[in-house]
Amino acid sequence: MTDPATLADQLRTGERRLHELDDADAETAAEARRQFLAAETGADLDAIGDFTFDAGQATDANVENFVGSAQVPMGVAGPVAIDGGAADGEYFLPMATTEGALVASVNRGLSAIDDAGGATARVTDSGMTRAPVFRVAGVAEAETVVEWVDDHAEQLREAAESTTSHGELLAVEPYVVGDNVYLRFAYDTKDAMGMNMATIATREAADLVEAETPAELVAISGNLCNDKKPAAINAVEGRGRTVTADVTLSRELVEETLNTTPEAMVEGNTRKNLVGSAKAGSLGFNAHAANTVAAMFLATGQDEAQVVEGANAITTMDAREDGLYASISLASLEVGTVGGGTKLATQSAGLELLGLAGGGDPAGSNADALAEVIAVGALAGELSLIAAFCSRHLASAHEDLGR
Ligand SMILES: CC(C)(COP(=O)([O-])OP(=O)([O-])OC[C@H]1O[C@@H](n2cnc3c(N)ncnc32)[C@H](O)[C@@H]1OP(=O)([O-])[O-])[C@@H](O)C(=O)NCCC(=O)NCCSC(=O)C[C@@](C)(O)CC(=O)[O-]
Ligand SMILES: NC(=O)C1=CN([C@@H]2O[C@H](COP(=O)(O)OP(=O)(O)OC[C@H]3O[C@@H](n4cnc5c(N)ncnc54)[C@H](OP(=O)(O)O)[C@@H]3O)[C@@H](O)[C@H]2O)C=CC1
Repeated sequence: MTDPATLADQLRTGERRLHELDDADAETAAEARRQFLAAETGADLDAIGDFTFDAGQATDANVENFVGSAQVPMGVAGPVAIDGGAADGEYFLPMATTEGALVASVNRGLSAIDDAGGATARVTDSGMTRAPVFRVAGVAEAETVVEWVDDHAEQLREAAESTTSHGELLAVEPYVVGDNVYLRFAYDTKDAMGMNMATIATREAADLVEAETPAELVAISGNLCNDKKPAAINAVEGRGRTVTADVTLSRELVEETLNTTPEAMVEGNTRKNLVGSAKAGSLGFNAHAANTVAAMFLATGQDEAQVVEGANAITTMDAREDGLYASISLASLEVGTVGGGTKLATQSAGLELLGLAGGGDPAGSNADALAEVIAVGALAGELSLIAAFCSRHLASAHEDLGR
C-alpha cells in the first residue's frame, strides 16, 4: 500500500525512513512525510503542501526528503532599457523577496535609469572554477606536478571536456602551499551556472593528474575555487560572470526622482560604500547588491547560496558636468538559464518574463544577458538606497512599506 496514511504510519513505526518512500510518487511521498511530521511535531503543514510545480521534476534534481515548498512573494521592477553585450532592449525584473520596500527601491532606481535612456552593461570576464587539492611529499614534488600540468594543458583539456558537450576548459592555475597543490580549473559553462558541469569535468582531469604525477587527490574542491564562502580570490580573479553596469543621470533626474543631488550621492557613496566598507574589512564595497542578487536568484532558479559571491561588488559614483555617473561591478555573479532550479515552473516563468529561459543563441548568451540584467537591477538598488540615505528617507520608507 502506498497511500499517504499507510506510509506515514510506516514512518511512525520506523519500518521506513523519510528517504525510503521511493515506491510512491513524489506527491504521495510528500504528503506522507507531512502527515508524519505534523503528528510528530504538532505543526500545521498544510501551507507547505500547497505548491504548483511538478513534484516529480523537483525530486529528480532539486531536493531530497521532499515535503512541499516554501513560497516567497514575487514582485516586478521596471521596465528598464539595457544596452548590454548580450542583453538588448526593455526588461521587467522579477524579484522574490520578503523585504518590504526592496522592490519599490529597485523600481525607483530603474525608473531613473530608464528616464536617462537606459543602462549600459557588459560581462567582462567569464569562467566557473573548481580547484581540487592534491597531497604531495613536499615542495620538490609540488614543482614536478605543476610542471606536468603546465606541459600537458591539451591532455587536461581533452580529459575535462570528454564529460560535457557544452563546457570548455579555459585555464588551469596552480597554487602551492607546503605539501598541498591546488589546481584552479576555469570553464566556459555557456548558459549553465556550471558547478555540476565543472565538478564532473574536473574529476576526470584530476584522475589524469593522479595517474601521471605523484599527486594524490584529497578533495575535488580545495576551497580555492571558492564556492559559497566570502573569498578575496573571487573578488580579484572573478568567478562565474564578472559584470559591470553603469549609467549617467542628469542633475534634474537625481533631484526629481531621487530627491537629492549628484554631490550628495557621491559623498554618501564614498563615506559609506568605500570608506565605511574599508574600515569594516568588508569584501563588498556596496550598499545592498545582495538584495537584488538574492531576489532575482530566487525568482529565476539560481543557487541561492551563491548570493555570497554575488554580493562581491563595488559601487562607484562620480559627479560630472552632465550629472551623476554611477556604476556597479559584480566580480563573481554565478548564474545560469539552464540546469539547477531553472526548469521549475515558477522559476522558469521568471526567466521567461526576461525572455531568457533555456539555452541562448549563441550558447552562453542567455546567461550573459541574465548577468547583465541583474547588474542593472543591483545598480538601481544602489542608486535608490544611497539616495534614501542622502534624503534621510530610509527609516520612513521601511516604516511605510516594510512593517
Ligand atoms: C521607498 C522609496 C522608493 C520611496 O521613494 P520616494 O521617492 O519617496 O517615492 P515616490 O512615491 O516619490 O516614487 C518614486 C518612485 O519610486 C518607485 N516606487 C515608490 N513606491 C513604490 C511602490 N510602493 N511600489 C513600486 N514602486 C514604487 C516608483 O518608481 C516611483 O516612481 P513612479 O513610478 O511613481 O513615477 C525610497 O524611499 C527608497 O528607495 N528607499 C530605500 C529603501 C531600500 O532601498 N531598501 C532596501 C533595503 S535596505 C537593506 O536591506 C540593507 C541595509 C540598509 O541594511 C544595507 C546598508 O547597511 O546599507
Ligand atoms: N557539484 C557541485 O559541487 C555543486 C553543485 N551545485 C549545483 O549544481 C547545479 C548547477 O550545475 P550546472 O552544471 O549549472 O547544471 P546541471 O547539472 O543541471 O547541468 C546543466 C547541463 O545542461 C546541459 N546544457 C544544455 N544546454 C546548455 C547550454 N546552452 N549551456 C550550457 N549547458 C547546457 C549541459 O550538458 P553537457 O555538460 O552534457 O553539455 C550542462 O552540463 C545547481 O543545482 C547547483 O545547486 C552547486 C554547487 C556545487
